[in-house]
Amino acid sequence: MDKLLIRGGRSLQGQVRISGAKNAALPELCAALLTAEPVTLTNVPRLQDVATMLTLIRNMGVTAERSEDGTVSINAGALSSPEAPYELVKTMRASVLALGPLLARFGEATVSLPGGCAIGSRPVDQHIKGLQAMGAEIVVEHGYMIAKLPKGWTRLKGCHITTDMVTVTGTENFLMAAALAEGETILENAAQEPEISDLAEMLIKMGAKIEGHGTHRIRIQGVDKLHGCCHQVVADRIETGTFLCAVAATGGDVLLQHGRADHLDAVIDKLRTAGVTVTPEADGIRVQSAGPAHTHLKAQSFRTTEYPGFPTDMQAQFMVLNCVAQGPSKVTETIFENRFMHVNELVRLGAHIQIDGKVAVTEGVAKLSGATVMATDLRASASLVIAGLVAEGETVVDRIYHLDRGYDQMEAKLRGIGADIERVKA
Ligand SMILES: CC(=O)N[C@H]1[C@@H](OP(=O)(O)OP(=O)(O)OC[C@H]2O[C@@H](n3ccc(=O)[nH]c3=O)[C@H](O)[C@@H]2O)O[C@H](CO)[C@@H](O)[C@@H]1O
Ligand SMILES: C=C(OP(=O)(O)O)C(=O)O
Repeated sequence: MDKLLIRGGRSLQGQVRISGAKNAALPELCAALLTAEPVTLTNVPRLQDVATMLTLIRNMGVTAERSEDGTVSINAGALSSPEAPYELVKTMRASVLALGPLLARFGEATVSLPGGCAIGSRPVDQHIKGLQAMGAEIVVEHGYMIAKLPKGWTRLKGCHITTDMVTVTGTENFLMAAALAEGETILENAAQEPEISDLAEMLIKMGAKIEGHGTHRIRIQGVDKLHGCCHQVVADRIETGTFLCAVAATGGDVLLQHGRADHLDAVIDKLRTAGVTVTPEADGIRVQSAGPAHTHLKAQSFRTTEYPGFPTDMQAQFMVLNCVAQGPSKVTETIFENRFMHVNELVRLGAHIQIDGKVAVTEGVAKLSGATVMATDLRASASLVIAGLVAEGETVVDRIYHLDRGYDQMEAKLRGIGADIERVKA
């Protein structure tokens, strides 16, 4: 297993190019299953989840080629099997996104229930309930969701879907299924994340009729057929936010090229209140922090909620900043029931954090000291990297396969702006 070796204490200076969003690229690769015509995605990030998704769709008989510049060309003209086997989906929950498109275009799908996830139980009951409301017959057997259209049906039927809670991939599955369904679908309580809007924009280029994306109520008028398109994956707001927190914590002056400030209002607002200078520029965001966080930044309390609230995927990274800023803060995690696994590792580096249920209370310290720590999930890994950049001495972050799942060459990007960080190959 690869590790990261970080020697902390350097400020960060220069420019970083923000990659395409993992959470947009994954549903968009699945959206290519909705048409027999070629689809080209550009700005696709180079990360493990994308590689897994490419393997998954190739295994269905789809042609998918990726080039060095981040372009992926997909042709789902012929499909040998509408199946997502456990072996291929166990490391990536987003594989559930194959269910809606396969069912909508081929009338059947067999998709493994995603494997267990460290951050919470993450059931997929809402996905199943919504697709059943569109007429799909779905049974869960031997760890698989086996879905098909009722006898005599050629398409799903549009309907009104109100989910019990706001679900990002659930909304994406319904959007893709409804695009090819018969009649109108209305999604109430829809997720509003920028990745949903990006997927909707791609589907509209493919000929889908969608209104209201980016709001809680999305209206989709199903069409008979979708065609090919070329679509650029939106910038990754979580990668952007991770670099914002890294620069804020270490001190420095960095331009995050292609970063979208308009997708990060809640995080940027907290950073500014803490004392960080964040300036939207023509094609990116500039972040300036006058020195190590403890010298001038104030810790900030926040509560994770659905977009446009503070993203759960930024909770761990901002918590590190709180750990090394001045004063107390209270972080409340409302989306996932087990998303504080970075806390014990941060404590091993010298952070002062106490957990009480959904709340983590931190008291800023002047310094962290390097140690060997273990990554437990994707954003926990990112938080440990930021902590390592701040800590005195050497930090080794183990089990970084979690990080590789969702960050495009993180250590190379950090090295490019002055961090002392290297990958130690297993
Ligand atoms: C690939 C992708 O885009 N992943 C993101 C997506 O995950 P994902 O789409 O899996 O997360 P959801 O928005 O669905 O989950 C929100 C909450 O609803 C619950 N729930 C969800 C569906 C369901 O059928 N039943 C159910 O109970 C979940 O357990 C969780 O507590 O949104 C999360 C919340 O912003 C992010 O952290 C993930 O990075
Ligand atoms: C939880 C995340 O991703 P996933 O839904 O793919 O597990 C994440 O991106 O932080």
